[in-house]
Amino acid sequence: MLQAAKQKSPILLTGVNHWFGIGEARKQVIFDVDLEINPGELTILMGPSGSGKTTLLTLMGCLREVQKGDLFLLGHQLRGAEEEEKEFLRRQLGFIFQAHNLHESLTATQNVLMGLAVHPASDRVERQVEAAHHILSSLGLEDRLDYLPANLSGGQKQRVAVARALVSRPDIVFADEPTAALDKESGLAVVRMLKGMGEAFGTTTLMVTHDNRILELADRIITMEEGAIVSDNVNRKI
Ligand SMILES: Nc1ncnc2c1ncn2[C@@H]1O[C@H](COP(=O)(O)OP(=O)(O)OP(=O)(O)O)[C@@H](O)[C@H]1O
Repeated sequence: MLQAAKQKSPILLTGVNHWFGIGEARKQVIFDVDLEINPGELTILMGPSGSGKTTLLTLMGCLREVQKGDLFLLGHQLRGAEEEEKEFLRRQLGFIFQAHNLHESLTATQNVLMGLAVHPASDRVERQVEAAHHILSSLGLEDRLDYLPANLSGGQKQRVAVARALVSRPDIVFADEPTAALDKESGLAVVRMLKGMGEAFGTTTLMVTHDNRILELADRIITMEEGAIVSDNVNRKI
């Protein structure tokens, strides 16, 4: 807890290594990664398929055991952390993954409200519904608020998932290919929203993407190859 107070960086990795499999099949996929993520920035992780981007993202997002190295998330050491502490941390995170995992029996608005259900500081229901409508509308879904997922296109479902991840204004957003199912305009709307949250609320975003159309919006672009970081650049185009 003392460390939590001292650190300004929302994510800090030192000497992180990761292996999959056991015995003969054991294979190292992350090699000695050192990385410090700055608060409020939109950082993009790029690299060829199999280079370890998703593994690194899930380690940082408390979704995998840290095997070796130090990984501080919001000042908390994840290596050896108790499940209870990780659960507490996950509640301060937003996740956007390609598989949207919407509840099929709930409308777009109700799915977004699920993003608020676990939040301890819940507002009154009306304010929550208002927040859900607002975020869905800013993602171009104002006329789909009461639709069930079955009646939405793939890209619309993905935007509902984005709204659900962001409605609670998490400290950190982890996004894996969030724009893959979207056309250029919707993809840019999602990334602009993340960038806007960084500027307005200090939200930090880590995004894995192959989508060249959104690179110009990044603050920082990190490239991985074979489990290691091979380039790390501040984006000067912004
Ligand atoms: N659950 C798993 N069990 C065993 N090996 C795995 C597992 N998940 C990933 N790997 C392996 O770890 C390496 C890194 O995979 P990872 O999914 O992190 O790469 P990636 O850069 O995200 O790839 P992509 O761009 O294709 O999603 C790959 O060699 C992959 O085959």
